Amino acid sequence: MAADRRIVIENCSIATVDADDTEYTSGHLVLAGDRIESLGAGKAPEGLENVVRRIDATGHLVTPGLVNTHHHFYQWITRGLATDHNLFDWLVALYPTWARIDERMTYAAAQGSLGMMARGGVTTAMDHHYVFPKGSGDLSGSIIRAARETGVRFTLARGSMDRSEKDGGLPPDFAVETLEGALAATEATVDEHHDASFGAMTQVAVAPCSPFSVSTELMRQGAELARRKGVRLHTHGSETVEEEQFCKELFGMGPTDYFESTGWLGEDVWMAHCVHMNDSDIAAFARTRTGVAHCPSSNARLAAGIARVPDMLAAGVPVGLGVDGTASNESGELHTELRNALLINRLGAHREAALTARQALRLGTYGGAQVLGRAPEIGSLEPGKLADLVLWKLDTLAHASIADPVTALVLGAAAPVTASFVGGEQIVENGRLLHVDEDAIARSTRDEAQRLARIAARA
Ligand SMILES: Nc1nc2[nH]c(O)nc2c(=O)[nH]1
Repeated sequence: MAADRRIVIENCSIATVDADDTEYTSGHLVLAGDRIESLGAGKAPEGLENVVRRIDATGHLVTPGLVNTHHHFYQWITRGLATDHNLFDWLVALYPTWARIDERMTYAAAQGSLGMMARGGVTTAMDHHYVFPKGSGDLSGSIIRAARETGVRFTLARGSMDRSEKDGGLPPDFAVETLEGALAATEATVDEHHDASFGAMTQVAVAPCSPFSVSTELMRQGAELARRKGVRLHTHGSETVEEEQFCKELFGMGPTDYFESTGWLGEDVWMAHCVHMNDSDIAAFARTRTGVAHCPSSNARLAAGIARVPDMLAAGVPVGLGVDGTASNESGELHTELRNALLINRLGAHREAALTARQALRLGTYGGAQVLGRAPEIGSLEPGKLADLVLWKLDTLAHASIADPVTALVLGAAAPVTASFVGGEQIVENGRLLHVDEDAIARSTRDEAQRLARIAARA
C-alpha cells in the first residue's frame, strides 16, 4: 500500500486547544493522509518521506477548524426580514414564506450558508432543517449534496414540526408534518445518510424543532428513535421567556423539566440557545452531560437574552458555538461568533470574569466537537486526530500590532483564512472556496430568494 502523502506546515504559531491549551509561538505540523501525524515547536523533522507539499506559514496562527453547532441553512434566502421582531413574532412572520421552500431553494441556500462559513474557517457544519412542505422534493438529500461539494464535514439534524396552531402551537397548520410522517421520514434519512465511522463526512441527528412546534409524542418517540439508531438528538431549548411561559402553561413545568420528562437530557443530546436556565437547569445539564449550542448574535438579534455560558462551563456543561439561521444572524459567519461570545458574556452576570479569548476559541473548536459527538476525531490539534485545521493570516494591517495571536484572532477584525483543510484536503485558499464556484452560488442564492419571495407573495 502506498505510504500516506505528507503535507508539512512550518513557521507558524499554533493553538492546539488540547486539554492543556498547548501553544507554540513558532512551530510545525505534519499531516499524513487525513490525519495529523505530528506537531511541535520549531521546524518539522528532517528526512520525512513522501512530502508532497511544504507550506511556509510565517505570519499565521494555525488552529483546529471551527465547528458550527446550530444553523438553519434554508434561511439564507430569507435574510433581512422581520428585523425588529422577537422570536415568536419573527417566526409567525416567516413561517408562511418558509412553508413554500422546495429542493432547488434548499440546495442553493445550503451552498450559500456552507460557503460563507467555510470561507471563514468552519470545517465542520450542521444544519437543523425542520420545514418539509408536501411535495417539495428531497430536501435532506439536496443539503447533504451541497455539504459534500463544499468539502466540509457535516451533521444534518433532521428536524420536524407537528404541533400547529390547531393544537396550541405556533406554526400555521399548513407548515407542519404529521407525527407518523415526521418519524418515518427521519428514520429513512438516518438509514440513508448516517455514517458512524471514524472520520465520517456525513452524520444525521434526530431533531424535532421546539416545544411550541412539536407534540410531546414526537419528542418522546424522536428520543426513542435516536437511541434505537445510535444517533444524536438536537432541538431548540429555553430560548426566550415566551417559550418558558408556553411550557409552564401547557406542560405545567419549565423547558428543562419538560425535556427531562420526555427523555431529552443526556450526553447524546445538544440544545440550541439555553438562554433562560436557572441554577437547577444548569445542574441538570451538567449531571447528564447535555450539550449547548451558544448562539450569541442570534440571541441579541431576537432580543432573547444572554445565556449563562460562564456558569455552564464552571458546572461542566459541554458548550459549542452556533451561527444560528441567517434569518436571525444575517452575517452567517462563525469566526465572528468567537468575538461576540466573549463580548456578550462580558455584559452578563459575570462581567469581566466572563469568557477569555482562549475559552472563546475552545467553544468554537473543541466545545463544538464535543456537542456534536466528534471530540475523539476533531476539535483539537493532536497526533492521530483528523487534519481539520485553519491557517489564519495575522500579519495584516488589522492584526499585526496585537502581540498575542489568539487575542488577535478572537478580538481583532475577522482574520483572513489563507488555507483551510478537512481531513487533509484543502477546501479554502486565500479566502476563496476551492471546490465550488462562489460567484455562481451568489447568483443562484439571489435568484432563489427572489423566486421564494414571489411564490410566498402569491400564496
Ligand atoms: N433562533 C431560532 N429559534 C427557533 N425556534 C424555532 O422553533 N425555530 C427557530 C428558528 O428558526 N430560529
